[in-house]
Amino acid sequence: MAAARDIIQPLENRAVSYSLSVSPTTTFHSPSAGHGFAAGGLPNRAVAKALKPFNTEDIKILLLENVNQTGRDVLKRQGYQVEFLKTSLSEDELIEKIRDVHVIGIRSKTKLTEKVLREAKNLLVIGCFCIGTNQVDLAYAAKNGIAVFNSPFANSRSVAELVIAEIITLARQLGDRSLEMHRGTWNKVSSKCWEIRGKTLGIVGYGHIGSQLSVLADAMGMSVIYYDVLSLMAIGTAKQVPTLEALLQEADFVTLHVPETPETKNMISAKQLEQMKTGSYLINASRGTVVDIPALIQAMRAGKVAGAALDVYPNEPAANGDYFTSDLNIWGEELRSLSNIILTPHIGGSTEEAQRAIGVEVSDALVRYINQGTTIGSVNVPEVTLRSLTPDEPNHARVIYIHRNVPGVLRKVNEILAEHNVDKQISDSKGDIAYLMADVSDVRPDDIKDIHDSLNSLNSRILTRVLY
Ligand SMILES: NC(=O)C1=CN([C@@H]2O[C@H](COP(=O)(O)OP(=O)(O)OC[C@H]3O[C@@H](n4cnc5c(N)ncnc54)[C@H](O)[C@@H]3O)[C@@H](O)[C@H]2O)C=CC1
Ligand SMILES: O=C(O)CCC(=O)C(=O)O
Repeated sequence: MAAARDIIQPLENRAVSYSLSVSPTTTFHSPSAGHGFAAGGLPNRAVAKALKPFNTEDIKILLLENVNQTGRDVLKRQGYQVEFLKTSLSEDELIEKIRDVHVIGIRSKTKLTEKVLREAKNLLVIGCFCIGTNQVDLAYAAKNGIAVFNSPFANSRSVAELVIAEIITLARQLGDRSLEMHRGTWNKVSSKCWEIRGKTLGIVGYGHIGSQLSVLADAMGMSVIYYDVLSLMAIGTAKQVPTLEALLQEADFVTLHVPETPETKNMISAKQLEQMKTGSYLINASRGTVVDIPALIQAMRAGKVAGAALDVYPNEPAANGDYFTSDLNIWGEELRSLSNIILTPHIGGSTEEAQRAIGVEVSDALVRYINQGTTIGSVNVPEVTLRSLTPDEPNHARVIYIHRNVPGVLRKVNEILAEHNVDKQISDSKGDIAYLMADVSDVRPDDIKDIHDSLNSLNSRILTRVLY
């Protein structure tokens, strides 16, 4: 709790030092259009009042891992201070840098563990410019009032298209033929090269990517079966199978699209590889921990698995360069020596289309959260929004109170707000965390500090923000 208190202090100290008469500065712009809504979820035709008890240039943002220019532009247009790095950072470097910032933007490589987040005394919000959020300790972040946003499906199509390319590439041994030609070797063979038409694709995890892939594979004449822990509607002629084993026994190509969880760790290991058809293929573009790679190497050596495509690895380098060696993953050399294996550097979602869309989507969510307090799309705190205040509502304040989900809090909050006119209020909870927003009218500058300090003194408090 002490950490949460510290997190907001610098921002809020500045907040209460600005007078209500300071109108939004010319540096404020609504988030870039494209989704049809202005900040706070109002249709574009209505003008949302820019809430911000701070100079936008006080907000410090650290963007790692080469976040797309579109995302940087959205944030810079707000006047925020944006520091941009192409790579991820080592844990020590990250701890040093994160102390100072209000917002951090990452992709899949930066690990925001409890150890790192403990140092993030000013951090309000994390943007994952990707789908996966396994690299962030979501529970610790929520407990400390740090909201996390991601982009749930902007790169799904890119991953699905890569997998289609890999299915054909493996079936025709294209990787090997191409390498041979690069070395000057002409090797025209048809043995163990196949059409994919009529073959069975087994999709493990039928979510955004799995189901998109299902449509593409169906259109190419493949039979699609899938296994998922949820009972999900089949698309086209696809069929859900009851167990992973059933899928492995029937599929010619097995492709993995599950998140990284304790349950999916080594989901494909020696036993599962043994259950696969002899001469079948394995594709993993989910997370590196899902496949036991030494077991895969064995299965390929034994001829059980005829080919594999891997886009993700248990250890991935923080930057581009000659780092994919046995120093990084002990089996690196052995893996590289296998035939008919496609190794790609975690590029499933790396297309211009996906990265541009993700940049805008996540940055917009960050701007809405910073400037308006709305949490729609957050993966770790309750999703809450209120209709935006408009410029013809002067002397209004928006109260945001993130608190522990314990009995009696609303009564105490409403006692504090009771002296004012509460125009609208919403509250929701997720596990131990609750998020309350209220728009209060007829607020004088002194009231803002009072409201803030009174809420801050409640035992249940995780983080208080008052925007006006
Ligand atoms: N290689 C790359 O560049 C990319 C990799 N990814 C990875 O792909 C994963 C999947 O992405 P989406 O399809 O968007 O996720 P999603 O959340 O839409 O779908 C995941 C599906 O897996 C199922 N699932 C979860 N645990 C399971 C288990 N133990 N057994 C069977 N099914 C299980 C879920 O019920 C869900 O239907 C992401 O979590 C991410 O790790 C995502 C984007 C790009
Ligand atoms: O593009 C990236 O950096 C990560 C892609 C990915 O794995 C994801 O979106 O979960």
